[in-house]
Amino acid sequence: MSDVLELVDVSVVREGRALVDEVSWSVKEGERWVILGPNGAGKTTLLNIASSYLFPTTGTATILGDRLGSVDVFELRPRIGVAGMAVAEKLPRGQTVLETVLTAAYGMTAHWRERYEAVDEERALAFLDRLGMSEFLERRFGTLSEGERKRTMIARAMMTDPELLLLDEPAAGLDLGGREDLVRRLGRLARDPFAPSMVMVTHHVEEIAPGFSHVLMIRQGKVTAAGPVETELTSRNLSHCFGLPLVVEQRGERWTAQGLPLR
Ligand SMILES: Nc1ncnc2c1ncn2[C@@H]1O[C@H](COP(=O)(O)OP(=O)(O)OP(=O)(O)O)[C@@H](O)[C@H]1O
Repeated sequence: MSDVLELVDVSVVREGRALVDEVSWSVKEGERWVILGPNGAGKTTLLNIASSYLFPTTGTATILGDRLGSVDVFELRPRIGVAGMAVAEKLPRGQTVLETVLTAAYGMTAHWRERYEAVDEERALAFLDRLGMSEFLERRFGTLSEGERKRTMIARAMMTDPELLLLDEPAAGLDLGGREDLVRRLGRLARDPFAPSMVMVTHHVEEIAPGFSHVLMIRQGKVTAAGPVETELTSRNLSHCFGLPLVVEQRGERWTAQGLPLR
């Protein structure tokens, strides 16, 4: 298995502070990673490096075999699917759901062609169907609910047939039903052997879909644990990462975590 992502001693320093502090981490082909950590820990910063939008201050980042700094990022970016708020904010609110997904095939955010290739439209329709968005094809992106927007963004991220899929808090802001629906869909994607390698940022172990294989925990820019979910997603590691006593439990293929009551 080759490395999809390899960070060696990566730091990102802003205003004299290390937002990411000497992180070494590798993602191998086919792995599905969850990044967990408290607010401000550096999760999105890591994802921004993985998507080639942010370069390390020190250390080396190699994405899909190409080292950041010695590769044309415009050739690299179509190979990486990104779904998150930063991308969603760039998309025109007046564009339809179908157009929002289709424009990704051309590496754009806005509609400009009169006609798209039939093959692209078929792909967009198939991804939207898989994400449960078939009934919303002509709806304006800006009128979607949070959950509908998240599902559209994942369909969009899949359009370029990426080798690496990055999801930044895909379940944030969803109600219980919306979260569970998304977790089921992510679980199906995570288990699909033809799906890309995946990295998902989340705040909650409840959002880890079955099929996610690895977890990285980060606190104040430093990795506190990284490895297979079965061995690393422990009460001890989670407590250390979030800075308070937590009990993590596995029920079937899902996870829950609770703080211990105050005495
Ligand atoms: N350009 C910047 N200049 C200075 N500090 C920054 C900059 N960008 C981010 N930060 C800080 O870096 C830290 C890490 O931010 P990051 O967004 O990676 O955290 P996160 O783990 O994704 O947090 P959250 O869970 O709240 O989304 C935060 O304290 C943030 O305020």
